[in-house]
Amino acid sequence: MTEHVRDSSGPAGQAGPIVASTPEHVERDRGDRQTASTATGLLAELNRVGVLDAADIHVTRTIAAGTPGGLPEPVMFAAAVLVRVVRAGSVCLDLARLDEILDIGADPGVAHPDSAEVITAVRAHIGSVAGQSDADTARLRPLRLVDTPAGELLYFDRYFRQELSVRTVLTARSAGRPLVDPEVLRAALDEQFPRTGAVGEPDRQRLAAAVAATTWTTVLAGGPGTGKTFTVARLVAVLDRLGPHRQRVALCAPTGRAAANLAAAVARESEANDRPVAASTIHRLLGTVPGASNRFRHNAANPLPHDVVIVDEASMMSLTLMCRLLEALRPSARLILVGDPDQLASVDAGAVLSDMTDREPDPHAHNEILEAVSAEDLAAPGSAVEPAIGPVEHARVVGGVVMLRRGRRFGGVIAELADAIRRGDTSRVAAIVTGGHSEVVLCDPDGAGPDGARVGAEDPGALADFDADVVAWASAMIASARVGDAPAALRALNGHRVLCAHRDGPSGASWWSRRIQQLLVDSGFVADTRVPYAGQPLLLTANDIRSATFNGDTGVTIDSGDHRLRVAIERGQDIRLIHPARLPEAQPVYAMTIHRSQGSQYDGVSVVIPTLDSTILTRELLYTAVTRARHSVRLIGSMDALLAGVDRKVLRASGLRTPQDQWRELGAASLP
Ligand SMILES: Nc1ncnc2c1ncn2[C@@H]1O[C@H](COP(=O)(O)OP(=O)(O)OP(=O)(O)O)[C@@H](O)[C@H]1O
Repeated sequence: MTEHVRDSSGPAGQAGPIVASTPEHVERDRGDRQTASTATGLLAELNRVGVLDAADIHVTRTIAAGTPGGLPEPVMFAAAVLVRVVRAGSVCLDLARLDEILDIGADPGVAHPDSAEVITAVRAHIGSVAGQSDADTARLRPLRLVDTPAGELLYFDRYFRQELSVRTVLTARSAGRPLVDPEVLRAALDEQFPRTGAVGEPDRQRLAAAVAATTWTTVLAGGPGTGKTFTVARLVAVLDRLGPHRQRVALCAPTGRAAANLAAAVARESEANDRPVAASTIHRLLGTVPGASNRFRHNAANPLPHDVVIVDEASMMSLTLMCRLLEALRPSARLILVGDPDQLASVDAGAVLSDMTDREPDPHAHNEILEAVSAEDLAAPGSAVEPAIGPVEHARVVGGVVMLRRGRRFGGVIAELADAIRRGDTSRVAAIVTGGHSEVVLCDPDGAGPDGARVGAEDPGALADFDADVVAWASAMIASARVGDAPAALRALNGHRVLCAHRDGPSGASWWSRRIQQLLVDSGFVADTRVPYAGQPLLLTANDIRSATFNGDTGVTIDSGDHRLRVAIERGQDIRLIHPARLPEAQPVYAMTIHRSQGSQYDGVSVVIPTLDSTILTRELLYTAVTRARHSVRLIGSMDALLAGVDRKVLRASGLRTPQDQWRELGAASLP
């Protein structure tokens, strides 16, 4: 199944196919798709043509079995497709796109209800159970139908309620503003963000701090190295100046590793401040309840005590987690969401950060204090690196969203490539990769096959540069590790990374890891890569509170004297040396998935582009991979596959982009 649909909802209405991308961890290759042996009728047909997995059918049947009277066939069909799109990250099913999502129009054997028939059947079903008590609503009415100007959206009750809750809290928070003294704010901004840029350039970092001071909910968006952490450290100092007391600030992130990195980065950027910096996972901040993964100690009845909650890597937050966090905030607590909305989103349903950055701003909204203290930035004529703030961006800023675009860590061709991928500009991408730049190369050992075939072992010579880079990477790590030089070994570790879309399969990280290990053995650097050795790169796959190491951390084994091996792991400015026995979940990492690499950067990356039929080959995947590189990018695969990926946007349907007054539930007796 290819799952292309036209993208009419993207930013600025960019056209281009979008794909119901399947998260890497649940991706199954077409040939491996399980057959639902007990399925019959339409669902069995949809399983046969690869639209539905056995698990989708199983979940649908469980829902139907739990609904008194069962579900009529068209509703059952819609529920099954809804299960499938939710598994791929959507919050709801956009019924206007049903045909495109199914993409089985060419298969005469599969006749399915169209969206009008589904809408009628779902409405009739909802009508048949309307008037029941709310306590029974979810069981009796597992589906919810919502009308928007762009068409009907079908939800499971659970995500409907969560989205409604997120929408309600965000709307209430945007109805008021913190009380601040404009003169005190202006002085604090001048102190923390002195004007150092070229005259006439807007300072979007200062603007972000002004937004955070004058708005309850702020989104600080930007790619890697655009100065988000720099801004966060200084905006906390600005908020502290606003009084009457020092702010109680919570720093958090969706994963332990992201939280630890945030704490280290903020500590580095706030050297002048005497504030102790600690960060935790969002789950920990909310207070986990044993045995309940989505219920927390802090909630609407027992809100968090903080004045400011700052979430980094917020693009990885699912709808469920965002809902729980928003419910647990006091209305008078500032929320600052920091992240890169163009990156791969959470593997669970929802991409709230990109919904918040992409939704249409209200052109009539005003924030008098913000507009007064930031008048110079809002009116600045701009330059090539910091363009002027136009009316749409102005409205977005007033709505609480600031986008940092100026790369402060890397620039040049890689930044241009990342930007072209983000915009879906295939001709620019093609021009850059064929432009003879040393920073960006495309390596296609198979020759550009029409099916975008992945590199294979057919032409080993074509990978000669790649092989040389990998051997140089490993040998530098080994040389430093053998003499116990942890800083140099870690520098070497982060010098290069092989990134793959898939974990398994012919273009997966496992296949490439085996290839690289063989290369190291063949070139005589390592006798046996299965035995721990000084210079072995490691990936941690579990959190360990005692050693303060996290799932996704990478390290390198070093000889700490007398042939005693220790694992060196970098955390901010510190290097930790840990006995390997304390890291039982560590595994050698010669290649890793792009999902895993989020939040890290390397000097050079080699990105293995998957084949055209991979449902995870998307713009977001390629953008995430390319932005991991500081100095060089090697793309391994065909031009066809690269451009097809750039042209596909992940389909993540959600109702959050639709304004409150245009989102209306259909067929319900009352909203819960
Ligand atoms: N206005 C500025 N003036 C000077 N240096 C800056 C400024 N903003 C950021 N930097 C520097 O640029 C580098 C990247 O900034 P920072 O780490 O804040 O980016 P980031 O967006 O948080 O990146 P990532 O998402 O990769 O963590 C840092 O070294 C930071 O000190």
